[in-house]
Amino acid sequence: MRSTTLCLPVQGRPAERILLGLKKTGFGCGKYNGFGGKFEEGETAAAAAVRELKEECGLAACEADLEYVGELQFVFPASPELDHDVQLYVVPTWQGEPQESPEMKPEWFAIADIPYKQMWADDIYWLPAVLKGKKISGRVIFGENNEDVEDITIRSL
Ligand SMILES: COc1nc(N)nc2c1ncn2[C@H]1C[C@H](O)[C@@H](COP(=O)(O)OP(=O)(O)OP(=O)(O)O)O1
Repeated sequence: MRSTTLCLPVQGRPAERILLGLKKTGFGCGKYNGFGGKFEEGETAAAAAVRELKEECGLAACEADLEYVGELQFVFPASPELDHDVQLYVVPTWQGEPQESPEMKPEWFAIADIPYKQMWADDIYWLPAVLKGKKISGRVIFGENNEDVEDITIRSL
């Protein structure tokens, strides 16, 4: 299973606003999501998260700025080559301003206005808990269309 990261920049604790990006290319194109991607060879999860955050939306964080909030496994029985896990980080501090990149168009959302219908279908099951300060671990099994959630297990750490 390949490994990825997902960074969730927030303002306020508990979070009042979250920076999401509209994915413009590749896996998840057309959905809002946090910022992240695959590890490069020899990279730690935290180093990959810092690099992807900068590449995708221009925010400069250091590893000490990241708060590890858990891990999810995504399983796609109809397309096993898509299986991956994701290391999740909330990012409450950084330097710089959000900037559009070739991959993502960043946009701030109030927590009450998070566009779950335009996001991966799993997000509504775990993101609210993470934004309230919880750490989670979970496994999501997607349906035949690789979009709908067939089964999901989320537990608090
Ligand atoms: C399937 O459900 C998912 N839900 C959520 N919330 N986030 C997901 C899901 N699947 C993947 N992600 C995240 C994990 C990563 O942050 C990105 C995917 O990264 P990508 O495959 O685009 O990796 P990159 O290294 O950026 O890709 P390139 O090969 O284009 O450089 O989405």
